[in-house]
Formats: sequence, C-alpha cells, structure tokens
Amino acid sequence: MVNFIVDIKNLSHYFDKKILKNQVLFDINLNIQHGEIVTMTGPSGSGKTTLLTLIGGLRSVQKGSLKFLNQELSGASNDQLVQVRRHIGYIFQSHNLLNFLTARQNVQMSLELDNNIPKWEACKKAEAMLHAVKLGNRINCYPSELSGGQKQRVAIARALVSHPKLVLADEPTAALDSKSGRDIVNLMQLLAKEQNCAILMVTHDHRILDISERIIHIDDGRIVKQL
Ligand SMILES: Nc1ncnc2c1ncn2[C@@H]1O[C@H](COP(=O)(O)OP(=O)(O)OP(=O)(O)O)[C@@H](O)[C@H]1O
Repeated sequence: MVNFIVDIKNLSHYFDKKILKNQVLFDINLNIQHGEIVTMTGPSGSGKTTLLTLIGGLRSVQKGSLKFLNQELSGASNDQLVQVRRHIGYIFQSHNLLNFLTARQNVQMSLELDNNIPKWEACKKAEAMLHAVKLGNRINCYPSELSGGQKQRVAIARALVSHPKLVLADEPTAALDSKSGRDIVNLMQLLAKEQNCAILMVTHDHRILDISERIIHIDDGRIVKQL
C-alpha cells in the first residue's frame, strides 16, 4: 500500500456569504507522495490558495476527508493543527521576512518556535541552511540589504531548516525576474530531493513547470486536469 503524505477525498469548501453559502472547492480528490513535486495551476479565484491553506492546516476542513501523514484533519483540534504545521514549510509570493531580524535570525526563529532545541544549535543549523542557499556571505544582513531573489532564498532556508515533510509554495517566483525565479525553483528542487520533502507549488509561471513531476489544473473549484 502506498503511504501518501497528503490524501484528500471528496473535499469541498465554502465561504459564508450572509445568506447563501459560496462553494469554492468541489469534491477534490488528490494524493501526494513523499518527496513528490506537484504544481498546481489555474485561473485567479479558482480555489488554489484555499486548497493550499486547507492542506497546510491553516483552515478547518468542513466537508470530506483530508489526511496529512495518515492523520485526519477533518474535526482536528487547534492543537492537532499546530502539530501538523510543524511538518510543513511555507513559502509565499512575497518572502514575509521580519525586517527587524537578520537573515540568520529569520531562519533561526522558525526552529526556535517549533522545537525545543538550544539556541546555539538553532543558530548553527540556520547558518548551515543559509550556506546551502548560497547566502553564506549574507548571514548577518537585514532584509532591506538583500535583493528580491536573496530574500526569497532566505524564505526557502526558513521553510526547509526544520526538515519538513511538505513544502507549500504559493507563487514563490511571482516577484522575481526569470533568472532569479529559475534559480529559486532549482534550489527548492535540490533541497527538497536531498531531504525527501514533497513540494506543492502554485504557479502561473510556465517557465518553471518543468521541475514538476505532476501538474494539476484547477478551475472553478474543481480539478479538471492532471498531467
Ligand atoms: N476569506 C474569504 N472569504 C470569502 N471568500 C473568499 C475568501 N478567500 C477566498 N475567497 C473566495 O474563494 C474563491 C477562491 O479563492 P482563492 O484565493 O482560493 O483562489 P486562487 O485560485 O488562489 O486565486 P489567485 O490565483 O487569484 O490567488 C474566490 O472566489 C475568492 O473570492
């Protein structure tokens, strides 16, 4: 039996409008295997981010089944969702770094929040990860001293430093020129393969689709094509 990292069956989701419910996801069925790189595409408003945030334990499952590492998230408590999030790295369109922290402190913070590891060890791991994303010479810089591509590399280091089982990336190259965008996805691919970490990435950027092992197209809240 294949052991999926994400196993979704008949997942639907609604946003409340005052009287009528607004259904934005319809009967989604989707599996993701360990270490697999999956890309999700689709028009604006089709439900991609909603699906990503449900998988990431950032929203409660309303209808259907969503299992992360065999744990059912439908009906899960807040504490259980917090546990789930510890296995997931998030990379957003804009890097979301804290401007008053250096590159190292930004990466280190994600370790210190989630684990009971000593400060010196978190510091060592954060520095090693910044070397891995080729920012060894920028460790003590603040975000304002870094280019867009460098900031996004810090965000990748932050997402991967705790060795998550899954990285959810919402348009990680949107703010970058094509060369930096390509470098960023190559780096995500390399680091994820080294750590056997799966990636689910939303992108409109056709130039980076080649790193995916599977492409899912979502339209009007439905998966309409899987390649
Ligand atoms: N918090 C919310 N409250 C009400 N409706 C919402 C909310 N968030 C999203 N929606 C609606 O849900 C639908 C899906 O939105 P979602 O953000 O998932 O789409 P998307 O495919 O990620 O779009 P984009 O590519 O523009 O980011 C849209 O119709 C949107 O208006």
